[in-house]
Order: sequence, then structure tokens, then C-alpha cells
Amino acid sequence: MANSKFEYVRAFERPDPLLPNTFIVIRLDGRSFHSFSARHAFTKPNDIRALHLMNAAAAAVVRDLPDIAIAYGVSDEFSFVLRRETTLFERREAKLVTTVCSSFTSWYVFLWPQFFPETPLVPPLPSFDGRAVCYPALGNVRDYLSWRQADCHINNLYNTTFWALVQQGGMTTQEAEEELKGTFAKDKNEILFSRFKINYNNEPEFFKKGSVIFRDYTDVLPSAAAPDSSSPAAAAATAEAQETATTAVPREKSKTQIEKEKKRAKKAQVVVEHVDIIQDAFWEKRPWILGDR
Ligand SMILES: Nc1nc2c(ncn2[C@@H]2O[C@H](COP(=O)(O)OP(=O)(O)OP(=O)(O)O)[C@@H](O)[C@H]2O)c(=O)[nH]1
Ligand SMILES: [Mg+2]
Ligand SMILES: [Mg+2]
Repeated sequence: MANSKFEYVRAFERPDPLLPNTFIVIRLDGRSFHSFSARHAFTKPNDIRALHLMNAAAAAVVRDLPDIAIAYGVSDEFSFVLRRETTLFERREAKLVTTVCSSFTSWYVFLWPQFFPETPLVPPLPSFDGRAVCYPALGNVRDYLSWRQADCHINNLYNTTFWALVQQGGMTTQEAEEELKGTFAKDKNEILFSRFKINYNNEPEFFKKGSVIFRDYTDVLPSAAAPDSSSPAAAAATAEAQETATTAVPREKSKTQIEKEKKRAKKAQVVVEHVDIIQDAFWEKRPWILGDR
């Protein structure tokens, strides 16, 4: 069809590709969830139904998009980490962020009745903002996820103590806030234990650690954790490491390799765990998550 005289407006659109060869983290956060949670009578400090709903929506997004290597969620936020070599949507920022954000929101609303059968959604309906950040090194992504998990711990310890003072200690919210001003973690642990017989260490891992979602390849790929160093694959990996040590050219994958990986990703189970991702153990056990596998 011939171009219309209006078509020149297209030239005003700006390309927005994200930096190549970097991990892409897309973080979503619920809009005004302070009032949304009150309007829907979430239990305090943690509403297990709401957290399961967040996880179910995030797991559905991870299933839809095999390029997501891992996701981490706490409270009303979720971070999705895309593989360094992803070419999904030509790495266009707006397309990536809006797709992840709107799919997540759709799933959240769609699944709501399963998790809140007695509580109909009341407008303003839930919405989420989203942003993308590129991280060049694996260490940066590890630190990003550690930052979110450390935040989860700090907030959960504060909220658990705050609501114990209010719900069990009979304080007003203002009094509880005053009581906790300037306290350190050990003080909050002490308040919980001495006044309410709560040992913070025994609180559910779900609340203390947040939720980690990833594909579990242990059944699909038994050798993932310990590749045989004499295998052709290991030799190729060494050759590639030597090459990238001098050139750092982003690795192009063949179509067959991409197809193979897609099939493998489809077979793998998407799991939700509440585990430490700050220490090395989680990553050493699952090298495929942020590595090249
Ligand atoms: N009661 C309850 N509230 C929760 C729970 N999870 C999240 N929230 C609420 O959601 C808020 C999330 O915090 P923020 O994301 O910083 O604040 P927000 O109100 O969503 O505001 P914006 O993100 O700036 O739009 C918390 O402060 C809580 O009030 C929960 O499990 N139970
Ligand atoms: Mg929010
Ligand atoms: Mg938040």
C-alpha cells in the first residue's frame, strides 16, 4: 500500500534498545498497595493469600517467557531477571517492560478469585509500575537480588515486631512506631522474644526470605551442576572462555541451539522457593540459572 501523507509521524518514534550483553532486570511494584491492601482486608503484617497470588502471577509470567532466568518477589514487588544474551523483542525497553507488567497484572486480576474467594476486587483495581535496569556483570545481578532479599528481611523484622506490639501488646500504631525508633535488629529480636515469646528465627521462611522463582533443571539436565571436564562441551566452554577473555564478543547462538533450549525450558518445572539467595550455595547448586546453560 502506498504511504499516506501522515506516515512521516513515525520518524518521531525513538528506538529504545537496552544495552547488549547485559542482564536485564525488570522490577514491578504495586501502585498504592498500602490502601489496596487495607481495602481488601489483607492480614498484617503478611497476608499469605496475597503473597501466594503474587507468586502465582509471577510464575505464570516466567512460564510465558522462557528468557526469564529467575524472579524474586516480596511484598507488592517482583523482579524478573532476563538472560544476558536475550534478544527477546530485540531488547526494546518499552516493549519488554510493558509486556511483563501487563501480563503480570492480567494474571494477578485473573487469579484473584482463586486466592480471595470471599473478597471481590473493589476499584481502584490493582496496577503495577515497571522499570528496567541493565547490569553488566553477574556479580551486579547477584548484588541486586541480595539487596532485595536483605530489604525483605529488614522490613519483615520491623513489621513483625511492629504488629506484635500493636496486636498483642495493645499499643497504638503511633506508640509502636515510637518504641521502635532507633532500634537495631538485635533489639527487635529481643522485644519479640522477651515480650511475646516469638523467636524470629522460627518465623516462616516465606516471610523472612521472600520468594524465588526459577526453572528447576535438575530432572531435565542431571549433569548441569557438574559438567564432565573431559567432555567436548567442556572443551568448547574452555575454548570459548579463552576467546571471550580477549574479545568479550557477545555470544551468538545458533537457531538449533535456541530451539533446543526453548524445548528444555518448556520441560523444566517452574518452582517457587523461599531460600537464601545472598550466599553462594543457592547459585553453586544451580549454575544454569544465570550461567550460559
Ligand atoms: N497488610 C498487608 N499489607 C501489605 C502486604 N504486602 C504489601 N502490603 C502493603 O503494601 C505496601 C507496599 O509498599 P510500597 O510499595 O512501598 O507502597 P505503596 O503503597 O504500594 O505505594 P507505591 O508503590 O509508591 O505506589 C506496604 O507498605 C503495605 O502497606 C501484606 O502481606 N499485608
Ligand atoms: Mg507499591
Ligand atoms: Mg513495594
